[in-house]
Amino acid sequence: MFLGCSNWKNIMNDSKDHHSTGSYVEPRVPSITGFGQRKINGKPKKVLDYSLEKCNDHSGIPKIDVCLRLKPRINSVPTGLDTLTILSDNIVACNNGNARDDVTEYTFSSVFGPNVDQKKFFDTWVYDKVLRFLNGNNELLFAYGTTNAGKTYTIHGNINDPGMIPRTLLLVFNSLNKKLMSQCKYKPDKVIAAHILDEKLIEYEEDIRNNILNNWCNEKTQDDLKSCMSHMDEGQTIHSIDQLTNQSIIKMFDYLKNDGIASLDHGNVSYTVWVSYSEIYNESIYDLLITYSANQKRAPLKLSLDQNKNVYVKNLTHVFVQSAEEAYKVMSFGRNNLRIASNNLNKSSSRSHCIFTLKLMRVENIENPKTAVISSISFCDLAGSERLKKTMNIGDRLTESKNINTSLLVLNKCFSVLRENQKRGENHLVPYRESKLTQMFQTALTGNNRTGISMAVNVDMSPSLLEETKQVLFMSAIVRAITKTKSKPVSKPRPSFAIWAANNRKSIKLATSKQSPIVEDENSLNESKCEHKSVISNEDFEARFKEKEAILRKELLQQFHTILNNNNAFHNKQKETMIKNKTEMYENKIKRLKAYYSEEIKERDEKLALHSNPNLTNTYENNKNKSEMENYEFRIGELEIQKEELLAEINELKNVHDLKKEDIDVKDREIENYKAMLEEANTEYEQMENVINDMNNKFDVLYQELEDKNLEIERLTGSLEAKDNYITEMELLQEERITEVAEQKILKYMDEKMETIVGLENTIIKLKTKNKKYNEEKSNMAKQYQALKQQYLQMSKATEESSNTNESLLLSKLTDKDSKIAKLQETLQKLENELKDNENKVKELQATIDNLKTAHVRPSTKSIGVVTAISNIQLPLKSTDVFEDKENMLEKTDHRPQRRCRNKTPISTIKKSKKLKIEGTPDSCDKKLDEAIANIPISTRKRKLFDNKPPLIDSSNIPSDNSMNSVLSPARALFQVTKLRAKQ
Ligand SMILES: Nc1ncnc2c1ncn2[C@@H]1O[C@H](COP(=O)(O)OP(=O)(O)OP(=O)(O)O)[C@@H](O)[C@H]1O
Repeated sequence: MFLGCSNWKNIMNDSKDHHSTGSYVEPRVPSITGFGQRKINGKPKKVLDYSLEKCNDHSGIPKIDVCLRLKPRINSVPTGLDTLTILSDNIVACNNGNARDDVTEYTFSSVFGPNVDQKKFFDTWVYDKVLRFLNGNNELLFAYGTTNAGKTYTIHGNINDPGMIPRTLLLVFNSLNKKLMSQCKYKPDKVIAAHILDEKLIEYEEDIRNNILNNWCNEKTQDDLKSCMSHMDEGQTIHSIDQLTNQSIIKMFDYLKNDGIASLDHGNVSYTVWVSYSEIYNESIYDLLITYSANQKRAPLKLSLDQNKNVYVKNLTHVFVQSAEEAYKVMSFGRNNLRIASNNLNKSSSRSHCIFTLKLMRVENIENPKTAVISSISFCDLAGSERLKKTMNIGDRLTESKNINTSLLVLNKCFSVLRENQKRGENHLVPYRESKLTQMFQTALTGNNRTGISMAVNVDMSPSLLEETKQVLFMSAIVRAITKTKSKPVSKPRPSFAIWAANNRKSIKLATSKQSPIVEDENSLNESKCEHKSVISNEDFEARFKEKEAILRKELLQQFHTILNNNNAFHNKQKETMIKNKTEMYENKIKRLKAYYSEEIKERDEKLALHSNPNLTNTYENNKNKSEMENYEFRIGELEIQKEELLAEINELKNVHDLKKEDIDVKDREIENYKAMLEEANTEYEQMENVINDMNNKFDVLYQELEDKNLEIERLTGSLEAKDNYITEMELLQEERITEVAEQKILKYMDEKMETIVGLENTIIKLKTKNKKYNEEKSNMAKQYQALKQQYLQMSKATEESSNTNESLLLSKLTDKDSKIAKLQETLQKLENELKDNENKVKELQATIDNLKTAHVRPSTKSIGVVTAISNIQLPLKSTDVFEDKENMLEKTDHRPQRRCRNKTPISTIKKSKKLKIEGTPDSCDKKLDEAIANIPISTRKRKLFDNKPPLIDSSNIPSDNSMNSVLSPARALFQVTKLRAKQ
């Protein structure tokens, strides 16, 4: 892979001279102007650019690091039949099979024999590359070879004999040690970009990490593993991770722990490490760190370009790891999702190219980070090239085989063209885009982003695989021959965090997409800046995105159309002109030659005729003719030569013509291809249009439904309002009815009360009459008493005068008189008491009447509130039940929704006013009564009744003595007034 902003140094430079291999708006520009391996005008471009690479052969020119690793014979075959012989530590001889001395020698940067173990291989070939990665450079390591040659073994190894990846992980984490950040605050993105994560994103990343670390060992597949293991030969590479346990991983790293540690000059820096794992299966890229259920289709990922035209995999999951164990577990999690199958040659053969990448982000000055460096190391386990008749694949396996072979073929082609370009100083188009594999590694292969490329070529020495082995070696030789040109060191400031933060900070979108929290391209990055200002809903964003996509597609199509038409027209015109010109030219040339030679031949014939004529035999003449003849013969010889030369030239021209014709044919084919592409694009466009139309139709239907629903809501709102009005009317009506009933009951009550009052008044009159009588009786008695007293005095005087005369008679008379006086006094006392009682009764009755008058003088019988208020005055009312009924009624209706009482005093207020307690003096009672009346809601119509009420009769003007029979009594007056008002 070609990742990391460590290469900021030549990003700027490279982006300038990097020919436009295309954005998605002009996706195939190079192909349009140059199909196949067409030569591109201009200076030959540098091919691989990696200045730090050491020169690894004696020529002094750095080359791609290609090593050969030989797989040991598992089923021992006699040594004499080995296809390869190691000649030195970097040269092997391949036995071509037909004769013992027919061998081809191949040179590699190093050759590892069958006895070289994983540790030695790592220390010799991988260690330096990991160091370079730790120092901020990018590394890409391929494992290449035929199927079953040991590629997976070299990259992964097994738990007892770990390969490149576990050893690299250990070396990396051992070396970074305490400089690792505990939190994933900084995340690399695309190729050179980075994010500063906010709290939510950190949490999100932690979730992904924890999910993987909790599920890296899938128990469910243990059975599959057992069945897989039972099919495996002893010593086969373990592809499935299911036999791994936490324990075994710890044991493995424990076993490796002393293997190596790099001393780095850290300074004030901190590191975060991120891993990703993807595979290219059947020409589609898949994220291995996302699991899908058995019946779920995996979503392929797309390749995209960053602002510097570096290729990266869009939306690929990167997981933050803090230890070698964690990284290994994440990788193991991914390996569960790998496509592995068994074929005739390998029981667990990789069916895809898989790429495991470790990204290191070095942040300087962590307290106030301004700059950072991103480097990456990628391990690409290529699927093995396969001979179909040997693997005996059918069905899906056959398709996989074809795809694997095609992509490897394209890889070979790319290396070949690169080599040819270097060798001849030419600039033929490298067909990176013909397969996903080469397209993915295009940046590294073109030398952009300064990625160190290394290839471990794995070979199985079985004689049965001789042909495949020869091909692999041939290809390796080409790769190895590719040299890397030196690039000028550029000193440019590193991109600062401030800029990155501004460009890359992104608000979280967890609700919509769990898998892609990172900004995908520059446009969306810019859009993400706006997100802080205005929140765009997902739907809006999608709609806008689709709209833009449609517009872009349209533009693209039009551009394609125009370019194709122009190209077509241009080529046709060029072809016609060329053919015409060439034909004319050759025809003229042939004509001229014909004329010239016929002339020459004619002359020669004439001269020959003269020479052979005997009549003209004269010595001088003969001699002259002879010399002329010789001249002619010489001339003829010359002409013959010229003729041959001309014929050769004609032939050459014909060849050129043929070549041009071929060229034109190629162009024709190219045009045909573009036409096919255009048709494809058109079909795609039509399909998109159909999809859009479908979406539009669906939208229309939904819109219509929405309209209908709105209408329905409006209708329902209308009917709800009508019902509301109806309820209000009903409430008013009910109130009116209640009032009427109350009025009637009050009138009845008033009648009854009037009767009671009249009765009381009659009683008072009677009592007063009785009192009068008593008074009269009292005065009579007083008179009698006075008379008796007088008699008594006279009698006592007489007794003194006539002492002893009739003394006893007189004494008895006196005693009689005394008892009569005592009786009279007693009667008098009784009468006085009775009189007092009567007077008290009269007073009480008068007070009751006064109270009744005060209460009944109020014309408020129209209102329930007043009625209730009256009911609360301490009156001996037998009609209280009426009010109680009313209260109950009100309480029953109180459950009505509050909104129906809008603009009115709520019923509860009425209830409160109903419970108003009127106590105290008549005046204070009056006041309270007035307040109660004022608070009572009454309809306008009813209020008018109060407003137009007749003036109150002043009760002080009503006579209160016995003359009330002749004048209108206050109770009667009150009764009449009340009736009058009720009528009004
Ligand atoms: N150097 C080695 N030492 C011991 N065993 C090896 C070595 N190389 C390969 N093997 C064994 O050979 C078998 C096939 O190897 P491996 O699966 O790595 O092949 P491959 O090239 O990855 O195949 P494919 O392309 O089909 O996936 C495995 O069982 C592995 O253990």
